[in-house]
Amino acid sequence: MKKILLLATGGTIASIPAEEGLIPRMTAEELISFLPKEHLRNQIDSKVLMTIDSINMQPEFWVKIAQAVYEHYDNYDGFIITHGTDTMAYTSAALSYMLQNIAKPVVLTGSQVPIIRKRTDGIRNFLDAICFASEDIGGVFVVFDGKVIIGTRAMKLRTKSYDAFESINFPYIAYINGLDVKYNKPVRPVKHGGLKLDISLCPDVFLLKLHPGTKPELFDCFKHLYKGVIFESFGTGGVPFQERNLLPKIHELIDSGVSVVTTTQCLQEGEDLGLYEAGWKVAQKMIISSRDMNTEAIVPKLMWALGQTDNPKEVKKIMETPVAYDIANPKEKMK
Ligand SMILES: NC(=O)C[C@H](N)C(=O)O
Repeated sequence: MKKILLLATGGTIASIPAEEGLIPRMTAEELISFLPKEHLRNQIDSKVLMTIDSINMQPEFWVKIAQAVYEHYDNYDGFIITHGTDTMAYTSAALSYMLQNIAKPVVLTGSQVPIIRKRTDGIRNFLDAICFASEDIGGVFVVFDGKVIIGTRAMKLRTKSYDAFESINFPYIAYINGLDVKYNKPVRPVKHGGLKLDISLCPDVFLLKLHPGTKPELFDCFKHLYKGVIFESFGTGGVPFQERNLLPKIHELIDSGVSVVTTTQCLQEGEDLGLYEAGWKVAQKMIISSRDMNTEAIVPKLMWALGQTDNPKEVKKIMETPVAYDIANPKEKMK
């Protein structure tokens, strides 16, 4: 029998209807009480960490979750975090950076329909999470709608459907059907040395989505407020350099010591700054390229990198080094 710790944080799975709409209110014990007893072959202990709609998630709460896993690490075989779906992918990526070298499964799950409702997906997702949290595998994962996604590659694509999440630019790790786990992509065993908790996040990070017509003057306010700025551009990357020319402002920002990361609004295949003049121009300064990472991973990774160092060169090195499968390893690509 495996020992699993459920860390509850709220979300739709734990919500009940109220006058103003759904509100998370259920305790961890109440959530467990919805599971059919015959499926409970493992010991499941529980703890409520917070009871929030995940729209209210904050970097400080990610730290609280990581600390709870670390604190109970030696006493359990696996961990389940029930979480709202809206920001689950940010949390799974944040935990992937903060829980370095983890040799046990940390599984995030939730639901699109509250567990108290008849047509809930919460019971299935919860049971699948228990199943995967009992595997002999290390890492942070999202388990949802029968699929297992590595923590740095999850993205919520659908607001209401059961299949809310996709794995972006990376294969699903496994599929779950009842108690059957079918692996699709092997996960490397962790290096020796034990779990390392790395929680010094710097939340001074801003994410900007460009659009045709973005005003260059906007960039002036960033250097006083943020240490890191991510801009989501178009296609393979680069910035508008004619008419409303953003290049001088972005270069100014970099010269002032802000770590600037580029990414693309396209979900698949990542950016490639070497392909067009627009990308080449922006890459003439010390810009950080996120290649095929998804935004949900770039944001916490930049907070994590800035938490370790103020030196933009070092931030760039940390950001461009693959961690927990977040970026395609160019060497692996060439094979
Ligand atoms: N399905 C959900 O869980 C959505 C909810 N608003 C949350 O993220 O907490």
